[in-house]
Amino acid sequence: MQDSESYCLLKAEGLTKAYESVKVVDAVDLEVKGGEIFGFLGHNGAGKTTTINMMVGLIEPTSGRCLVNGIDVIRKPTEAKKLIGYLPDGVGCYWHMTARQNMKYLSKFYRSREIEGRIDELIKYVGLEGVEKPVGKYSRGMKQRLGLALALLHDPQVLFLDEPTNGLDPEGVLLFRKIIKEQAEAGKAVLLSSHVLEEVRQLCGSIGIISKGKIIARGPIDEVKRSFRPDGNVRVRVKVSGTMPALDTPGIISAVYYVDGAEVVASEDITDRISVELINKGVPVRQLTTVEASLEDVFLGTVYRGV
Ligand SMILES: Nc1ncnc2c1ncn2[C@@H]1O[C@H](COP(=O)(O)OP(=O)(O)OP(=O)(O)O)[C@@H](O)[C@H]1O
Repeated sequence: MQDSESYCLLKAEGLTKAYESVKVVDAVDLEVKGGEIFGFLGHNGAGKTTTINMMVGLIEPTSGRCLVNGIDVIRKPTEAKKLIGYLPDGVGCYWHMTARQNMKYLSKFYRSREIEGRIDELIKYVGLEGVEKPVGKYSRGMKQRLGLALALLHDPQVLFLDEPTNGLDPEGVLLFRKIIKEQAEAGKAVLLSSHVLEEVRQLCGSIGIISKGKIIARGPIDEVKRSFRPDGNVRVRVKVSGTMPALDTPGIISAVYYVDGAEVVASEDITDRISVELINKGVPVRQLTTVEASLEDVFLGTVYRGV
């Protein structure tokens, strides 16, 4: 058997959806391994929910396909759905029933005593213990907690979470983040759609940014940040002991000097050359680093400036 931690449990290949010949999702490729939390980012209307709905088999793609643990979600929907847990943006369930009744009802579809036996444990896990009123009387955050319990009911290998912490109180946010981490640690592949960049930073190893239906940046967060150069230039931060001299290093486009340092904009990574120049000038270097973009820079720069 293959080790789920290194195995690609979720794979989208060329997923495309067109409505009346307008492509709202265009050739999306994604891969999420077991144990990985993948952040799926994009502005409102970028195509996240449509992509997720294709990946979970709720919408048929115009072209392309999605595989969960190698199973095509459209060709083998029943098999695929056993492996998929989905917390949508807006939980659907029976409002006149309690959380337990909703979960019991859903568990019947899996025809498994083991799944039914998980209900109380899951109610406690998502913080709904002791809540016996019908779901119609729930707050938004409580519905969200139930939605997560329903998504986890059959202990799926692949989890799709669309804005999971939306509407939760701070305690609920922390609980959800803990649960998401635990699910990944248990070897599951998690696709997390979120507008909360701090949450993405805390939870995700890799991200994909979608804009106008296309993936415009993808990969491990650090790599995406490192390779992000909105104007094609590199920023270098220098600190020295003593007084910072003016730099003659080739490649410098502009520099702002202060007493013991400088912020340099260069056409390429010139940290080695600056180091040599400062050594030659007899100035001890305290810090010499390229300045990495923040996740906010990357998101705003790619999505809104079309980089
Ligand atoms: N059934 C449909 N018919 C026509 N256009 C649609 C349909 N469903 C979605 N769209 C369009 O597809 C685009 C992507 O929508 P989608 O809901 O996937 O975006 P999103 O990234 O999830 O946005 P948000 O962050 O606001 O939830 C939007 O322009 C939307 O209007």
